[in-house]
Amino acid sequence: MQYTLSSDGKLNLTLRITEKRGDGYHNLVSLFLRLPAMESLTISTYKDNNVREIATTGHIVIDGKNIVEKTIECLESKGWSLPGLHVALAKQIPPGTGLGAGSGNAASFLRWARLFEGSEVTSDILEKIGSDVSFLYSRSFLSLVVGKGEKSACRGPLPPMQIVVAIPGWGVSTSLAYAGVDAFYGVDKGGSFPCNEWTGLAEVEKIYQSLLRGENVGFLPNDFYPWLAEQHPEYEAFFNECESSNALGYGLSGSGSSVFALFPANGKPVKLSQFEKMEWIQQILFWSDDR
Ligand SMILES: C[C@@](CO)(OP(=O)(O)O)[C@H](O)COP(=O)(O)OP(=O)(O)OC[C@H]1O[C@@H](n2ccc(N)nc2=O)[C@H](O)[C@@H]1O
Ligand SMILES: Nc1ncnc2c1ncn2[C@@H]1O[C@H](COP(=O)(O)OP(=O)(O)O)[C@@H](O)[C@H]1O
Repeated sequence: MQYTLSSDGKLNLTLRITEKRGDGYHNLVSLFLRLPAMESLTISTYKDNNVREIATTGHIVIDGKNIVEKTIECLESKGWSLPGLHVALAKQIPPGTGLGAGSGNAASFLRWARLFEGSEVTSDILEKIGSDVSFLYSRSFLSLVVGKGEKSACRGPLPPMQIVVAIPGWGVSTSLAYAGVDAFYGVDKGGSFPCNEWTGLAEVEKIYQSLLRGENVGFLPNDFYPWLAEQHPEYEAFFNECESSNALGYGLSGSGSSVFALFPANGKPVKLSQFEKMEWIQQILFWSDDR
């Protein structure tokens, strides 16, 4: 039997790193927005459970263990008995873009596995696979996420928006980015990140309320940005263009490398050709939420 499912991604509309934890992970305060159906998965089941293949279609190659393979191994270590499987991932988004495409592939596979087996996916499984998997596995469209990514509270929807995501030619490794910001803010030498959990929560609430009212919020805070901007001054031109096109808000997603801009759905149509002159942009994703 063959099953075809869509696989979502995410934007971090805001992202504050509030502290480095004893286990090396970082606590965050981040407003996550779902990017629906960015990629898709085709799962074929076989009676012979020796069949186990994860393949990607298209030009994107995943180095190292595929997160879907990690997900299958995690489920099996928890006693799930899955059938023979061939999983074809129609990848559209390169890794290292801060859009959580890989985490979305894992979440999508878990949704299928839950229904196939009729078993619940527990929070320890989600956390073991990756910090962003919990949000992507949830049903939420918009969530305030804290902890290392595992604690999320659903927030009511924002007014309809047009969302533009620009993917540059470079990628950013998440673990190198966390090491980079630790050094940038000097957190291993007594320094600290710009916000603690309380100031981060107050800030995100203010931004959320402004977006709810349809007000322009300009550049959205992301603690990875000052570190990444030193290596990629190209981002500034994108943000200047967003500001002059009257975007509601714009910023960097996750640890990079993608940048995004939000425009009101009922405003002037976004002129995508304005981004053509930025040759460092390799791919533009666009969603128009016309509810
Ligand atoms: C930065 C964020 C923001 O949403 O997203 P991306 O930019 O990667 O999409 C996340 O925190 C990325 O989460 P995710 O991509 O799932 O990372 P994981 O696989 O759990 O962890 C990869 C590595 O990142 C570091 N890590 C991850 C999450 C976290 N809260 N603190 C960390 O320090 C750890 O060094 C870990 O070994
Ligand atoms: N199916 C997959 N799709 C994308 N990345 C994957 C996948 N499997 C494993 N990875 C690894 O996960 C990391 C990127 O994960 P992803 O959730 O897409 O994050 P990002 O938001 O940083 O692009 C990369 O190190 C990549 O090699």
